[in-house]
Amino acid sequence: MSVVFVASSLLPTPFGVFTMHGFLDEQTGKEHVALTMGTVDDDAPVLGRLHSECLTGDALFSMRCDCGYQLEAALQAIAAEGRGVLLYLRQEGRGIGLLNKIRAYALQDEGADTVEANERLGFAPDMRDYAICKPMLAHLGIAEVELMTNNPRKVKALEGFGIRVAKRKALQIGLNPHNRKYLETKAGKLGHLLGEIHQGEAEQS
Ligand SMILES: Nc1nc2c(ncn2[C@@H]2O[C@H](COP(=O)(O)OP(=O)(O)OP(=O)(O)O)[C@@H](O)[C@H]2O)c(=O)[nH]1
Ligand SMILES: [Zn+2]
Repeated sequence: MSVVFVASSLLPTPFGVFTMHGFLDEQTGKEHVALTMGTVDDDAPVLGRLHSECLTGDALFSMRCDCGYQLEAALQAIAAEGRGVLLYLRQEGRGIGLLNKIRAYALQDEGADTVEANERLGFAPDMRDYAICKPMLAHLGIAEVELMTNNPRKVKALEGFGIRVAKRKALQIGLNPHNRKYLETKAGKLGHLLGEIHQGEAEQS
């Protein structure tokens, strides 16, 4: 794994001032980012999130998924604790890239679900490899996290390369009529732990 640290700077946000650490994957040319707040290399479990890039949800306000809502909620949670880490991983479209994600969305517009769409395009449902996180967390001095996710694969992946996951914290937010089917497919076919949110949010709305 050839992910190397390149530079750090401050990153002021509406939620607080983070430190941004830039990394380069020399094999793929992908540029990954970690945002940290507070002291994270002191051996106590760090509130953390692995966030896979979603240009449409994170930057373009898409309601087809829950990514933008989760990104904001994770940064807010870290700011509220005054300590934490968010790895922003350039794994657009669960690893198939933006243009293929648009192709997959086109198939979904015609009725396919998110898994079927990937498969029709010749991809596995989820192509992400979390090994890039290992050198990033090592650089930051983080060995144990409380992970904000509904995705058990992320927990398994971290534990697989020696990062302790002291706790999984559900990150269930942003359910709307446009992403209900997407979230149901994630729960039904990809193993995401989302059951309660659907009930909870449906009852509230
Ligand atoms: N291929 C494909 N990717 C999608 C689709 N909708 C969203 N994505 C991508 O799915 C990924 C979602 O990332 P995350 O929110 O970090 O991961 P997650 O597996 O949902 O897990 P948690 O949010 O941690 O519970 C991003 O890379 C999105 O670009 C889709 O319909 N097809
Ligand atoms: Zn998204």
